[in-house]
Amino acid sequence: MSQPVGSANDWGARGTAGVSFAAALSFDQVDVSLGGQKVLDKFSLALRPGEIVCLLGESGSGKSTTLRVAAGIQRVDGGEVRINDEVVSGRGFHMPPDRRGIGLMFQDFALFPHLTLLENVTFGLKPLGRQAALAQARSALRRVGLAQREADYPHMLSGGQQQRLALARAIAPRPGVLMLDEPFSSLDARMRETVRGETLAILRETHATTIIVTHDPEEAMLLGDRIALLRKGRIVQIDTASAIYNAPADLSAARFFSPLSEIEATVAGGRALTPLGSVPTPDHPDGTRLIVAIRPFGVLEMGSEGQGVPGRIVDKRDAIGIDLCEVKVEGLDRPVSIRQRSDPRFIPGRDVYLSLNSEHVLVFVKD
Ligand SMILES: Nc1ncnc2c1ncn2[C@@H]1O[C@H](COP(=O)(O)OP(=O)(O)OP(=O)(O)O)[C@@H](O)[C@H]1O
Repeated sequence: MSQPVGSANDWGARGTAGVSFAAALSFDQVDVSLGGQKVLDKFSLALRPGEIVCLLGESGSGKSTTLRVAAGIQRVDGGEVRINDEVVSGRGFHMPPDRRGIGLMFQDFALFPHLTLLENVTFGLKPLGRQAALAQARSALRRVGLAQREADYPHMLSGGQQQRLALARAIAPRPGVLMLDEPFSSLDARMRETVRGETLAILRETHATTIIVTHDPEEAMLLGDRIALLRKGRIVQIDTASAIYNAPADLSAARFFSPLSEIEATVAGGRALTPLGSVPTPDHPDGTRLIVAIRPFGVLEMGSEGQGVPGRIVDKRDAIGIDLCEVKVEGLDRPVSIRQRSDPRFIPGRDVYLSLNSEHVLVFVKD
């Protein structure tokens, strides 16, 4: 039999995941304390029906707690959570998880080892009655390409197949809201790419409103309609990936999206002077202490002669087709990092000239 059009590897045909009634989901000033520590601090976030938001933040910033609060596994100490304008947490009320219509998928997949694949998926479908539950479970297994394996047990599957089973189980009840907690972190890099793409296709087909927790900025950029940056239990910035990339709220937000060479400078005459040249800073009065942050991606042009500030390559690593150069410049404590297309002329010890590319220079007030 030929592969269905649009499928990658042995996933099922696109467009066959069941459609849910997408729900609006909002957190309003939610507080959660755990072990005497404030984990969510006046946390507010609103998702439109069908929207995918990626939660990005450092370890311990409260990402998983946010999902647990939405799912009803974690109670709130203050504020409200609403699904379609109905309060599900808050005002002294706590709707139990099984009445919220939220699908969950965890990093470790949390599959039932003693149940077959089909039983794993029908588990959450019991209220439908046996026949309808079986039909819906089989349809979900088919969509993730595991229809032929329904009688097998989870330990008989590869890591990637276990991820698909977990996804099938999460979407089978056709939840209006889905919470995915680092759904790809246990997969190797090569497999992650296909699985990400197929998972995104399935999320779009189901129309479920989705929060995806990730540590990986690239993943957030690929998957999210918007990205929410979380720090110490609060959202510091929420926007599209390109908006955050181009105008990060602060230096920490910028560091999430790319490595930076950071140079301290003071504003004088409307410009910040650095050993790499001066940068216009019209929004900052003279005397302001700044951090000039320089992205390495095409940030600096490296010429073997001529214009720019002189420097010397002190280290070079080869990625495929890309050189990662560390360039020492007089007046800077640390070398500047530069990525550029591979060029065998650039080797450690080589003298070069650098020029700033203003598109990739960000300026922040020093704390
Ligand atoms: N049951 C608990 N009791 C006490 N503290 C807890 C409990 N659960 C979580 N915490 C603490 O709450 C903070 C936030 O945890 P959470 O799991 O939400 O963070 P996260 O952003 O998902 O982190 P990670 O990326 O490491 O998974 C952490 O400091 C964690 O140690």
